Amino acid sequence: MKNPILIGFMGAGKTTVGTTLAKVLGQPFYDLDDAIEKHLGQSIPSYFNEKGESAFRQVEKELLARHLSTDNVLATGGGTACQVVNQALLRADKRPVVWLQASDKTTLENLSAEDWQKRPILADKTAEDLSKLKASREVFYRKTADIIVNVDQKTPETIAEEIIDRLQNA
Ligand SMILES: Nc1ncnc2c1ncn2[C@@H]1O[C@H](COP(=O)(O)OP(=O)(O)O)[C@@H](O)[C@H]1O
Ligand SMILES: O=C(O)C1=C[C@@H](OP(=O)(O)O)[C@@H](O)[C@H](O)C1
Ligand SMILES: [Mg+2]
Repeated sequence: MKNPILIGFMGAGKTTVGTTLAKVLGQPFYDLDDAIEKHLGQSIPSYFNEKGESAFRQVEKELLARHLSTDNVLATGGGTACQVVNQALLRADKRPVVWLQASDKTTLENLSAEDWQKRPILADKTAEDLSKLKASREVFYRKTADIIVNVDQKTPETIAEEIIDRLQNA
């Protein structure tokens, strides 16, 4: 089984589940957002504030492209798979792409006030805005994913086991 790439909306648990999954598999874990922050030497909100979203997307694309030939468990950011150029990169990778699909309710429950603040895309957004943005992005996730795993009312451990089961039986 090849190590998967996790995609999906903010708060679905890509970072959390990816960490658990890598531990269970005994494989290295790479979180694209962590790599971006290390590369920039600053937090994502601070970079967004200074340079804006399109500069962030450029760095995101470069680090994704640089990382793709490795074999880690990879967690992307919520917007990564929604950029056409990144979709092509993800589809060309040999790793299976797994969409962690969460309901609006789960997404809102998962995102604490602190989580909300760490995500500049959500600044000044209401729950209704989030729901609309999420719906508009789902078409990209569906197009990019090899498999879809629903995360509602499941622990990270259960989700990790389900991903392994699904990939082993794919
Ligand atoms: N299955 C889960 N059950 C409960 N809380 C979760 C679950 N997955 C993620 N969380 C919580 O939701 C928040 C966002 O998780 P995170 O892994 O950062 O999501 P993403 O990387 O998809 O944006 C974190 O506070 C995390 O602890
Ligand atoms: O959805 C987005 O556009 C973003 C999601 C974030 O990652 P998470 O999905 O891990 O929160 C991070 O990449 C950045 O704040 C932009
Ligand atoms: Mg994350």
